[in-house]
Order: sequence, then C-alpha cells, then structure tokens
Amino acid sequence: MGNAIKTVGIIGAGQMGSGIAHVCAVAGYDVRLHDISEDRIKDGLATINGNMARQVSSGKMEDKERESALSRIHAAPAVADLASLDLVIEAATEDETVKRKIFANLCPILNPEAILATNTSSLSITRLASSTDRPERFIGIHFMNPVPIMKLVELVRGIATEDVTFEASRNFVGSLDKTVTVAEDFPAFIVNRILLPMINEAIYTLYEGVGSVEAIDTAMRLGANHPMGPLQLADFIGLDTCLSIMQVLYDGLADSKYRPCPLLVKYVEAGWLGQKTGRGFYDYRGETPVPTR
Ligand SMILES: CC(=O)CC(=O)SCCNC(=O)CCNC(=O)[C@H](O)C(C)(C)COP(=O)(O)OP(=O)(O)OC[C@H]1O[C@@H](n2cnc3c(N)ncnc32)[C@H](O)[C@@H]1OP(=O)(O)O
Ligand SMILES: NC(=O)C1=CN([C@@H]2O[C@H](COP(=O)(O)OP(=O)(O)OC[C@H]3O[C@@H](n4cnc5c(N)ncnc54)[C@H](OP(=O)(O)O)[C@@H]3O)[C@@H](O)[C@H]2O)C=CC1
Repeated sequence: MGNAIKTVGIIGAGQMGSGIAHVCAVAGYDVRLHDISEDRIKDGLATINGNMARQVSSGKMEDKERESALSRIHAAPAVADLASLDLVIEAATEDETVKRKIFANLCPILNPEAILATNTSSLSITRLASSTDRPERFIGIHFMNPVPIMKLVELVRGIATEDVTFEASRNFVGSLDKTVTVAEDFPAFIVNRILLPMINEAIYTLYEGVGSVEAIDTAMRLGANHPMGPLQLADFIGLDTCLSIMQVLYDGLADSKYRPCPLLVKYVEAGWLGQKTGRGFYDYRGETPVPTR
C-alpha cells in the first residue's frame, strides 16, 4: 500500500460511500462501513456485492479477488467502531449541518493521529475542518461517481491542512490506482465548478421549453460526445446533491449565474431525486427509463 494508512472507515453507505469502500477493499485496505442505520449499511454492502459481481462477469476481477475484497469490508453500526482507524472518510449527505454533527460525534472517540477526510462535492474544507479537533489532519478527498470506474480524485487542502496529511492522502489515492488533481478550497472545487453550472443550464433549457428531456440529453450525447446527457447525469448524481452544490456556488460566489433552476428545486421538493429514489428527470420504475417531461 506504500503508506502508513492500513485501515479506512467510511461514513455514509450511499452510492459514494459504497464505491469508496469497494475500491479501498480491492486495494487491500481493511474497511469499516458506517451509516445512520444497519439497513443502510446492508444496502451499501449489497451494492458493493453487485458491482464486484459485474466486474467478475466482465473479466475485470477474479472471483477469488472479489471474495477476499468482500472479506475486508466490515459493517460498523456504531460510530465507536471507527475509533482505532488510520483514516476516516465522511461520505454522508451533502449538508453542512449533517457533516458537522458527524464530526462532533466522531472526533472525541477517534484515534488522535487519524486523518479525517470529507468527500464533499462543494463545501468549504476550511470551514468543515474548523468544526473538528484536527484541522491540520483534515482534508477533502473528492472521488467521482461511479467510484470503481472514474479515474479522478480531487484533493483539497483546508487552510490548516499539514503537508504530512496531504502527502499521506496523495499516497493513499495513488494506491487506489486513481489520478490526483489538486484543487484550491473554493466553492465546488474544479470538477463541479464547471460541471454543475452546465447541468443547471440544461435544466433551465428544459424549464424554458427549449427542448424536452430526451432532446436535451440526445443533443449533448451525440452533439458534444458526453457519455451521458446532462439530465441523465443529474439523475445519476442525485438531484438533492446537484441542488446543494448549486446553492453552495450561489451563496459562496454571490453571482446570479449560479442561481439554481426553480425546476430543480421543484423536483427535489417532490422527493424526485433521480435514480436513487426511482424518479427524477426520468422515471426508473419500469423496465426502461421514461422521461418525465
Ligand atoms: C457530483 C460530484 O461531486 C462529482 C461527480 O462525480 S460528477 C459525475 C462524474 N461522472 C460522470 O460524469 C459519469 C458519466 N458517465 C459515464 O462515464 C458512463 O456513462 C458510465 C461509466 C457511468 C457508464 O458507462 P457505459 O459505457 O454507459 O455503461 P456500461 O458499459 O454499462 O458501464 C461501463 C462500466 O461502468 C460500470 N458501471 C456503470 N455504472 C456503475 C455504477 N453505478 N457503479 C459502479 N460501476 C458502474 C459498469 O459495470 C462497467 O464496468 P465494466 O467495464 O467493468 O464492465
Ligand atoms: N453523487 C455523486 O455523484 C457524488 C457525491 N459526492 C458527495 O458524496 C457525499 C455522499 O453522496 P452520495 O453517496 O451521492 O449520497 P447518498 O444519498 O447516496 O448517500 C448518503 C448516505 O449518507 C447517509 N447519512 C445521512 N446522514 C448520516 C449520518 N448522520 N451518519 C451516517 N450516515 C448518514 C444517508 O442515509 P439516509 O439516506 O438514511 O439519510 C445515505 O445512506 C456527499 O457529500 C456528496 O456531495 C461526491 C462525488 C460525487
């Protein structure tokens, strides 16, 4: 593994937390997966199981590798189960209050030497760090979705992050066979500073009736060679997460060009959060996704 980190805790067993647990276990780390309830942890483990099985059937992984990787992932129903780990990565809902509460519960019991990282898509690393007992050992390690496939990880230092924390994190990401890009601590960093306004603009394009869901996604898939149309990608990321990121950009940069589209707000208010809730710009409840507009 090439660095001092041997054990990794992950908080949040959703699509990102389960993906991070997956790649850490494949790379040989001992992983503890925590979420708000045992059911959520079970769902996360089932997702990992399914994704690894897919990798086996497509010849990307040996069945033995899958078995041994799975054996390295343990459910951690209590925060106390993370106490002795070397690195804890928070990958819970994109909401500053939720993340602050998690750190407040975790820090008093966490190994004082442990590095604490957040997978936040947009929030200030410096501000999150200042709510912990270890701003010098706090860092943004921002994975991309789907984690087992995407090669990039953004590393974001807070104002107090020490070099030793940064280097250990860089080595850790390298050991997962991912490429690091360094971003400064500004709202939404690099990828989402560019990607999310594009997605928000696609939603305005829909809102203003310039095109249907299908027309907009087809236009960007075939006209700009994007692997997914922007509305399909928004559903994939999660519309709640997209809205939170736009809100952070809007509040943090105080520029009206980041105003979240009211249609995005409406979908989130309806609980239509995309693939994870079965409905967003597409309805996923049937055999094939059907546009909702
Ligand atoms: C919001 C943030 O903070 C930052 C972000 O992450 S922004 C989002 C960034 N991600 C993107 O932009 C993704 C854009 N989409 C893509 O790249 C592709 O559509 C995709 C890789 C997701 C799927 O690719 P595809 O060619 O359409 O589908 P498919 O052939 O089924 O899948 C390709 C591989 O991805 C895997 N895959 C697809 N969806 C997956 C998922 N949800 N989880 C894990 N693996 C997945 C498949 O198993 C397959 O793996 P193998 O090659 O090992 O078999
Ligand atoms: N989706 C994406 O494409 C990307 C997201 N991210 C970031 O990763 C993080 C997670 O996103 P994602 O996985 O998509 O979100 P999901 O909604 O899929 O998962 C979040 C998980 O965190 C759980 N959770 C909520 N509160 C707590 C808590 N107090 N303690 C422990 N677990 C909790 C949620 O449980 P419940 O559902 O019960 O509330 C849920 O299982 C966010 O910060 C997001 O911005 C980063 C890169 C890409």
